[in-house]
Order: sequence, then C-alpha cells, then structure tokens
Amino acid sequence: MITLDDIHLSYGESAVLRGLSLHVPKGQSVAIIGRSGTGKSAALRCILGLERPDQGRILIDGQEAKRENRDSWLPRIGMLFQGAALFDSLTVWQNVAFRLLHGRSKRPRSEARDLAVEKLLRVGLMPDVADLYPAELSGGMQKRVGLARAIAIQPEIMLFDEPTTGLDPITASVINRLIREIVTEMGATAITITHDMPSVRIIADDVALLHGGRLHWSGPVAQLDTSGDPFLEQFVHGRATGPIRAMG
Ligand SMILES: Nc1ncnc2c1ncn2[C@@H]1O[C@H](COP(=O)(O)OP(=O)(O)OP(=O)(O)O)[C@@H](O)[C@H]1O
Repeated sequence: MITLDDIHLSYGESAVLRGLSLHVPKGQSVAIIGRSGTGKSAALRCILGLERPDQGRILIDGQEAKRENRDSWLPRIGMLFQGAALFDSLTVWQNVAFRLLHGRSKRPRSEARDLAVEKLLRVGLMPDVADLYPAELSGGMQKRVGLARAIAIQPEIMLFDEPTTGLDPITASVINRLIREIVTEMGATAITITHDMPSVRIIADDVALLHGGRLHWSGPVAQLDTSGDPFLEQFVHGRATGPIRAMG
C-alpha cells in the first residue's frame, strides 16, 4: 500500500506538485497519466526518496517513507526506469543482479548469477543473453532486462517509468502484457507512469490523472471512456482542444 498525502514540491519559484494525494491499495496496479511537465516523474522521484517534498508525507504500508529510513523501505521497491537505464559496462546478468551483488540484498556471486538467469527466463530471455552487453540487445530486449532487474529482489512494490517509450507498437504490447502478468503473479503493488493509453488499459486496474500538480481524476480503467470528465476525455482521445491547454 502506497499513500501520497498532500505532497508539495517546487523547483525554485516553480510549484510542480501542489497538494498531490493518491492512495494505491496493496496488490493494485495504478497508472499515472497526465500531460508532459505535470509532475508525474517528480511524484515517482518523491516515492523513491530522490526528491524531498516541501510538504506532505509518503506512506508505505502505513509507515512514513523518508530518506532517513530508506533502508527499511527501498529494498521492497523494484523500479523499471525510462529507457531501461542499463549500465553499459556491465553484462546483462550483472545488470539484472545489480542489487544482489551490492548493498543490503547482497548474495554470493554464483547465487546472484543463477537468480539473474532465472529472472531473464521469466521475462523471455534465454541464458545465452546473460553474458552479452546491453549495446548488443534490441530496445525490446533491453526493456526485458530492465524488467528482470526490477523483479530480481522479489519486490512487493513495482514502479514503471514510461515502460514502452521508444518501442514499436507490437513490442510495446508484448512488454505491457509481460508487465501485467508479472505484477499479477507477484501480487505486487504497482505504479506506472505513461502517456500511452494502450499501456494503461493493459497494465492498470486504476488510473490517476494528474493536472496542475494535483490528482484531477481517479477511477477504474473500465471508466476511462465513460467518465464524463472533460480533462480525462481530452487526454484519452489526445485532442489538441479542451480544458487542458496544448501549449504553455
Ligand atoms: N531538477 C529539476 N529542476 C528544475 N525543474 C525541474 C527539475 N525536474 C523537473 N523539473 C520541472 O518540473 C516539471 C515536472 O517535471 P516531471 O519530469 O515530473 O514531468 P512529467 O509529468 O513526468 O513530464 P513527462 O511526461 O514529460 O516526463 C517540469 O516543468 C520540469 O521542467
């Protein structure tokens, strides 16, 4: 369970999050949507403790998640970064096993490699991929590796930042389905940031539309097309005109 409670975050004079509150129940998968610059990534960075909100609290299973106590909650979170964000100088298995080779979840090297190969298989990659370098893989394979890395520590919470950016529609659909399957089978609580409506419909149970640094609308995916909310309708249909200004 993740709760964002009245989060405010500014960069200098610019207020990005202006009282964002969002509750994601345990085992639910929520997609955060909203136009560029509305603070979606900022919200994710707050959850990860990479930004300190000016005001408000983040609760994980009821416990306040602060930078100071991050050792108690960060190991429970798996993250798939935008563009997969793999380390170029490490092999695929070393990328997947990164948190098993360093820090709190550290395991013996051979055990870490075995676990990495197991996770690679789970995302549809054969063991011979393990010793390749990220540059030798297609974009879709890199996303799979990023996903394998995110699940390597068996997280209870999974965060996905634009998981389909840069992929062709067919590969994107395969990755979306894989994410959905894995989140369901792990029983994880998931938050996905995306602009991609097909992604939302596959990955999420619920949708949260951010606008002006706050939660504007939230509800089940099934209500996406019938909400009657003009902001949501404009976003879902990608219309240039409507209450959300296309420019500025
Ligand atoms: N480190 C920073 N310093 C100053 N401004 C920042 C910083 N990071 C983000 N911003 C600003 O905060 C606003 C929100 O950024 P954020 O990346 O959260 O948007 P977003 O909704 O995720 O957008 P996108 O969909 O384009 O990724 C933007 O206007 C951005 O320019």
